[in-house]
Amino acid sequence: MTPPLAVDIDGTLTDEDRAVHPPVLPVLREWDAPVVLATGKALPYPVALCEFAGIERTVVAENGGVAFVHATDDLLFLGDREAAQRVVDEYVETGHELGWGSHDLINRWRETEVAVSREAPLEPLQRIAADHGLEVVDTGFAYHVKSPDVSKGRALEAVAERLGRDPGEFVAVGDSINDVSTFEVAGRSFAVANADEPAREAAETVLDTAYGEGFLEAVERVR
Ligand SMILES: O=C(O)COP(=O)(O)O
Ligand SMILES: [Mg+2]
Repeated sequence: MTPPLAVDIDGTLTDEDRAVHPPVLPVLREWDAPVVLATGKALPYPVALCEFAGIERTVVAENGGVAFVHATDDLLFLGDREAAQRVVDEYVETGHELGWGSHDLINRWRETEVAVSREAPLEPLQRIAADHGLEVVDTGFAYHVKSPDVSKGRALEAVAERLGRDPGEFVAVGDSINDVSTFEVAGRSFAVANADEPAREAAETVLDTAYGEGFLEAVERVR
């Protein structure tokens, strides 16, 4: 039987230049079991990707802070932005910038965490986050200020329950530290070849191929 998928977006369904790897689209569309896109990005991004890929909008966004389940029409909030906002306000007050320019489209639709550019200094952000009981996760694409209780894996458990599935039925594919929690709850886990060290260590299998081609390799292995 075809297993349900929990798939990261950036670095896993994309190419090196961050554009979606076109051959993944028909694979997602024709997959004969639930597909959950699980990303660090704000909710509109995976929702739009589902729309344009022609699949059900079942997604985990903001590293598990928000989730939507198409089949049950459930919108879940598993994190809360206020604490993360206090951290970045203090970061800005002490002279730093989030680094997204004058129109911050990265955080505009973010509801439970705040993202900071990787060009901004990390150490003061980590220090302020720790003072507020939060953490900073470096996905390789951005620094995410979030609650340590929020994760893609925990959100996947909530989504799986609503889909009437066990999280252990899922096959997870990802590329970075924010996918480790997904790997821990899924039954099988694959890190694409471009994955960072924490993802490689947590995954059951490290794939031979990178980026979107790595995702295609993973689905070939479980089909
Ligand atoms: O937004 C990020 O920093 C990473 O996004 P991803 O979880 O889809 O890889
Ligand atoms: Mg990723």
